[in-house]
Amino acid sequence: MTTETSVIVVGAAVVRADTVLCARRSAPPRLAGKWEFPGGKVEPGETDSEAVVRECREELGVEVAVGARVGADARIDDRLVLRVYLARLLPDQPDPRPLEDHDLLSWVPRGNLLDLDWLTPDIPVVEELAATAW
Ligand SMILES: Nc1nc2c([nH]c(=O)n2[C@H]2C[C@H](O)[C@@H](COP(=O)(O)OP(=O)(O)OP(=O)(O)O)O2)c(=O)[nH]1
Repeated sequence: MTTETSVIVVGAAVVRADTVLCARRSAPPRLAGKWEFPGGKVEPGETDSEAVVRECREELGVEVAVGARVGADARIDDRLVLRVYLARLLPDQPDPRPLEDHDLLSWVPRGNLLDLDWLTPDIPVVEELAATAW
């Protein structure tokens, strides 16, 4: 459940053809090695979409267009809530690069999404994503 004091963490499910760009975390140690959606906390005064665009720029070095939400909000901890959006690369973008927080990026086919070792809050969202038309 989202409360007024919750901070939203946006995740970008960047889709291309039948694949999704998945990112493996490199830090902090308790999260390293787990897979997630590129993203981060929405800053004060920022919309969710603006945060998705900013995080994709900072973490991947690409510009995206933000689409529909995927799945329901997922509680991360007492303070944080995960909210995932579809996104697509704008035309003529470079390949995404792991510029911050990640040591590996992978375009994963829909049918293999659930094979990755995801952060726990992401799992219901990934299940929903795997069943979503995009
Ligand atoms: N980016 C992202 N974070 C996720 C996902 N799933 C999940 O539980 N998290 C958690 C991990 C972190 O505890 C938190 C996001 O923190 P972050 O470090 O990525 O946020 P940020 O970029 O705004 O970082 P900072 O400015 O606070 O350092 O949300 C996900 O799919 N993507």
